[in-house]
Amino acid sequence: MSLANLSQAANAKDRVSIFEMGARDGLQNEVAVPTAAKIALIESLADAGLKRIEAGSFVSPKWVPQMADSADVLKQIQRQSGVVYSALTPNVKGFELALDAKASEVAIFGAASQSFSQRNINCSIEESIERFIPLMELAKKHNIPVRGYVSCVLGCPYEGEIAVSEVARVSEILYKMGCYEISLGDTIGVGTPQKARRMLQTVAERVPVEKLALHFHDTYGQALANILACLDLGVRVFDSSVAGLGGCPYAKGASGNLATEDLVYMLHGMGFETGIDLQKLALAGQAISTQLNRNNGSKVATALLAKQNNNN
Ligand SMILES: CC(C)(COP(=O)([O-])OP(=O)([O-])OC[C@H]1O[C@@H](n2cnc3c(N)ncnc32)[C@H](O)[C@@H]1OP(=O)([O-])[O-])[C@@H](O)C(=O)NCCC(=O)NCCSC(=O)C[C@@](C)(O)CC(=O)[O-]
Repeated sequence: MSLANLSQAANAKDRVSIFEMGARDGLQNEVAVPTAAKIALIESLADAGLKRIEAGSFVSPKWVPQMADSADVLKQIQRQSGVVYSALTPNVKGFELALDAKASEVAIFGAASQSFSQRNINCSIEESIERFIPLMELAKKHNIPVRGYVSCVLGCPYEGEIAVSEVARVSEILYKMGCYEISLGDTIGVGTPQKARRMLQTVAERVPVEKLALHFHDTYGQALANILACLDLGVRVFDSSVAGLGGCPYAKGASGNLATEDLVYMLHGMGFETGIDLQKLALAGQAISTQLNRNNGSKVATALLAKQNNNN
């Protein structure tokens, strides 16, 4: 991106929408997090101004035991009006459980890599699409919005490079099936800015850019740079995870999503509006990091909280 484009993006004064992943993508890799701690996290994220929160997933408890209490989480949280509480659903069984738990919306998750699809949801890309069809029909019947994820858009832990044409193909299929938004996942965080930009441009030829979101894991520390490189293409929805929590159980070694605090700090610095109170968000991230006995993965939160401690 040229400097002129960058300043254009910075002057846009657009509102950016952040989809908070901490309670799902973040905690799906952590063992034995008490249900009460998940609920406290979600409630504190909503208090900090997040309007889109992925609260859990209805997947096989044998595959991902960490998410087995998602129904309890969704049923027990104090909901705020105007906040969407979402859940992952790989099949009809998951959708029915999400419906019963009153998820505001659900997400189906596919991949641009056959090997990842097989390892993550135990079927090929084509079989996954077949499984999604009845789920989409049920969602339509119940008026539940469905988001779509495509994993491995910038690389696969099993296959390495993935063709961007395949990313675009799968994205278009999910969009045409009725997903209101497609989230493009750099599952293992290997992307770099030009590659991310090229991938987004290619997908945007088949799915309108305003229907696309970016979901970048920060394994190689490139996520913010990748987002910056994509902003002037018009994308305005980003997935991130408070305190940089997380990873995927089927992408060993991959770290969490980009920390929400770091994303918000950059966007506010560029003049974008997010509706998020950064101070409250940093405290929410610190609370769950303390609960998990791990270092806070957000540089911004670490700096803000250290400054605050020094001032006290
Ligand atoms: C998809 C399946 C279920 C297929 O798993 P399967 O074994 O092929 O499914 P099955 O239909 O043969 O069922 C096997 C057992 O699972 C049960 N089952 C079946 N479905 C459900 C369900 N929905 N909820 C609860 N239980 C379920 C079913 O009832 C049965 O139970 P049993 O008879 O053995 O007692 C399995 O592979 C699975 O659960 N995978 C989970 C994968 C996962 O959660 N991965 C992490 C999330 S994806 C991600 O992190 C990437 C993302 C989205 O963030 C974007 C990015 O970063 O790239």
